[in-house]
Amino acid sequence: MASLIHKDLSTLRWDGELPGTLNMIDQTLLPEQFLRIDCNTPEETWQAIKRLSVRGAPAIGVAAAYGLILGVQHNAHLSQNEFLEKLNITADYLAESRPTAVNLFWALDRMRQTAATHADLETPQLLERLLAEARAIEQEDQAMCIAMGEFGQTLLKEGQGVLTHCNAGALATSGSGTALSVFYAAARAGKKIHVYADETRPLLQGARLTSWELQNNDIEVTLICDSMAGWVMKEKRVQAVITGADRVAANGDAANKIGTYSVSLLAKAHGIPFYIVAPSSTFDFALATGDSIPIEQRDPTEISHGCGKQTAPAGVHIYNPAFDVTPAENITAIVTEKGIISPVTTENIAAMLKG
Ligand SMILES: CSC[C@H]1O[C@H](OP(=O)(O)O)[C@H](O)[C@@H]1O
Repeated sequence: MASLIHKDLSTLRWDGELPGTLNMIDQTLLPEQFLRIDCNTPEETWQAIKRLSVRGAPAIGVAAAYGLILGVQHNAHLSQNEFLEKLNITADYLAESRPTAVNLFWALDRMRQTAATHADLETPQLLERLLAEARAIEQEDQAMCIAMGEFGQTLLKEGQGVLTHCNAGALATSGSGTALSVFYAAARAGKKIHVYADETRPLLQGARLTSWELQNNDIEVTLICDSMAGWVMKEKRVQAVITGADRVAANGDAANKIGTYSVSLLAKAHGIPFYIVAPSSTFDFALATGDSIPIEQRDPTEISHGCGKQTAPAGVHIYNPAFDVTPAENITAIVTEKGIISPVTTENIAAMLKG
């Protein structure tokens, strides 16, 4: 299967050795313009995450790990204590970019832990070790994407219609995606799947990114308005729903793009299985349930001035949560890189991921 994305053009990558550059596709410009940009500082990385040039929980984590390297790669002359202080200040800064995707904090904490574990190294060697850890986070993400795709495709049958919400594809990871990786794996297995992509207001990740990504990877896709999800289920066009996630609590409650919760209720009402695909790096075992997942509130102009055109009166009150939380009882199964969790319970999640 010829692929434009995860074969030839990675969503993000570290260019060079040390010093290096974080290079990424600027997803705010897709699908009209394909442009790669360089981030040379943690500040540029912070901005790229905030404005969704790079987006999607796993991709945000990988970007933050490399953004941390950008922040300390010119400080190898510092003493170990000064270097570690600069590292932690930079990690604290990057952690402020977006609050919901736990991969951001997971990746930064893993880098902090690596520094603490190797504090015996001279600073130049410690810097090299940190770059190796960021590369490991990226490579593990790529491997997890493939594994999730292979497990997930066993849930699909030839000829099915599957609805997805937002973009949980190669553009949301450093590999082939989470939810969309299932479609790529199904295609490799010879299964023809037709994807119904919700446009996903207000930032239209489904319209701008998922339909573009699937088109470029030879997967049949039909774009629909978010409000059409129930009707395509009623018309029996859809036999399953697959989405990604930004944070999964210990009991399986899952935060994902706003609108996912509604889709899960529609799926339940139509007796359609609702699957979430998420790597272990998206699980937050510190949270017992989804009630504690922080929900990002974004700029109201994303709603009133979507795509640059004013579509609401000046001064109208606007509520713009970027995510919602789907309760575990609405989720048929969670596909991880270690296997499929069903039923979705605290015990089954722990057995799969902590066992
Ligand atoms: C594989 S994580 C993808 C996940 O991230 C998206 O949010 P955003 O575009 O705001 O980063 C959305 O929730 C996707 O399901």
